[in-house]
Amino acid sequence: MERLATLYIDKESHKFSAAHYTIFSATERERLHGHNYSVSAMIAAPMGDNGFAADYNVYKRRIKALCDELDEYMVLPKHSPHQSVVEDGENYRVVFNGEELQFLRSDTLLLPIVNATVEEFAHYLLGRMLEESAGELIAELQVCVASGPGQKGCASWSAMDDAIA
Ligand SMILES: Nc1nc2c(c(=O)[nH]1)N=C([C@H](O)[C@H](O)COP(=O)(O)OP(=O)(O)OP(=O)(O)O)CN2
Repeated sequence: MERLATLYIDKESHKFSAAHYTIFSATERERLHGHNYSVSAMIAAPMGDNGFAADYNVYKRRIKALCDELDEYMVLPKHSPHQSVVEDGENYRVVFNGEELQFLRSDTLLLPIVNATVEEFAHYLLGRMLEESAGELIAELQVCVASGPGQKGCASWSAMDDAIA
């Protein structure tokens, strides 16, 4: 029976600072603010006959690179059902509940997410990690994003998901 091992990566350096606001409904959102987000991951992989599951340095590098991509931006969701985002010269023009907000495009990341929440960030980063891990022997992958101590959202994938899909 193949032995599985679970690797946990939760490094102090796996963090990004971002501005955002969470949209709660078509008419309610919080004010613009920021967080120092931290990213952690769990990788379950078969150990093989060498007692070695996967080189966690590979995953450390991937997580750090993704954190660097997101660091020091205003993050806007591209797919929110409650707000529009259009390019307007050097700005993004955002309309939410009849009010207009403008953000410099060079300061802003427009991510393929529905809301700027920890759970949406976790799913986005999980998708990116799965893309980068394509073809590797992984049984499960989980990515968690914390917006501060004691509050995080996680997204998970299992090879079983694909097998039974
Ligand atoms: N399911 C979710 N709920 C909420 C999210 C989220 O991402 N997913 N995010 C927010 C707010 O953006 C965020 O929580 C506001 O900041 P706050 O909680 O006040 O952050 P702090 O680090 O200051 O936490 P304290 O408890 O105040 O120390 C709301 N809901």
